[in-house]
Amino acid sequence: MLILKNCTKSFKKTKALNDFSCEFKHGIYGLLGPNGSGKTTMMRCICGLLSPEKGSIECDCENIGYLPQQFGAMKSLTVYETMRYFATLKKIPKSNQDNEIRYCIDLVNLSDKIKNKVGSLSGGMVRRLGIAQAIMGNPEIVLFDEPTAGLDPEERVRFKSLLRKIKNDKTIIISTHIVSDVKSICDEIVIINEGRNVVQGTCSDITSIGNEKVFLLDEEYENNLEGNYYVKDRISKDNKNYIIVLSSNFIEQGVSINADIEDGYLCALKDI
Ligand SMILES: Nc1ncnc2c1ncn2[C@@H]1O[C@H](COP(=O)(O)OP(=O)(O)OP(=O)(O)O)[C@@H](O)[C@H]1O
Repeated sequence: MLILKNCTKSFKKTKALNDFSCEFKHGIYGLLGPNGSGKTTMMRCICGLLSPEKGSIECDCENIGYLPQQFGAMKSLTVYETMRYFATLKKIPKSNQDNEIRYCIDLVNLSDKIKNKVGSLSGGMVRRLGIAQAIMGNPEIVLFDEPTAGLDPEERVRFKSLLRKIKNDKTIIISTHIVSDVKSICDEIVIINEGRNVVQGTCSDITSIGNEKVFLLDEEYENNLEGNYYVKDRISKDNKNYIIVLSSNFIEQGVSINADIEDGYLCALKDI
């Protein structure tokens, strides 16, 4: 169990976290929010790299695994040596280190690179090495800051199955602004904006925020739109231009379409 209560963390005048509260049980949580909304700051506070000036963080576990947004490893070390370094930092007993390292490296599909220098790896491979060090030692809480950034489609799928394999009895938090990344893997989603917890719920809870608020509309009616609305997309079909609009008002000239999770997320963010 991990509980953040009324946490505020400021950098000069910027409140990166602003009275943020959230409760995480076991399961996979997607932390969704736009750039600069406070996701990284929240993760850094949970693992103790930053201290909130107000509020508290309660956690009943000893081990936290963390993949930072910018995972840097020494280029001159091999994959195995890097993992050995992290295993020592994590105080994994020497006798278990080799097994742990090989197990985690295999989970991220880097076994054939185990003797290669980090400097010779591609960006996506370094990311996977970062994921491997985060899960090593079987931590009860794992924080992944944009884990799928730079991963090819096959490796994104592999990451999802890795999550399913390791999720038992863990709290896993995945920060991202890619909505499609979270919908198939997360038990619950937390939407953060300007350092605040906007809403928390299952994927269907979040999707339902957009219900009856999504319309396909001929672009020529755009100037007539009133109230709180947001043009989510522009599409062309049969030489005509259309917009997809999220609107709290019913749009008579438009065709109502089913909301997906991204619509719900945008409605929550834009207060539609
Ligand atoms: N070390 C720092 N010094 C000054 N300002 C910071 C620092 N770290 C974060 N901030 C500011 O705090 C706010 C939240 O930043 P944070 O990195 O937590 O957002 P984020 O949601 O992770 O963004 P992104 O999706 O772009 O990674 C931003 O306005 C950012 O500029």
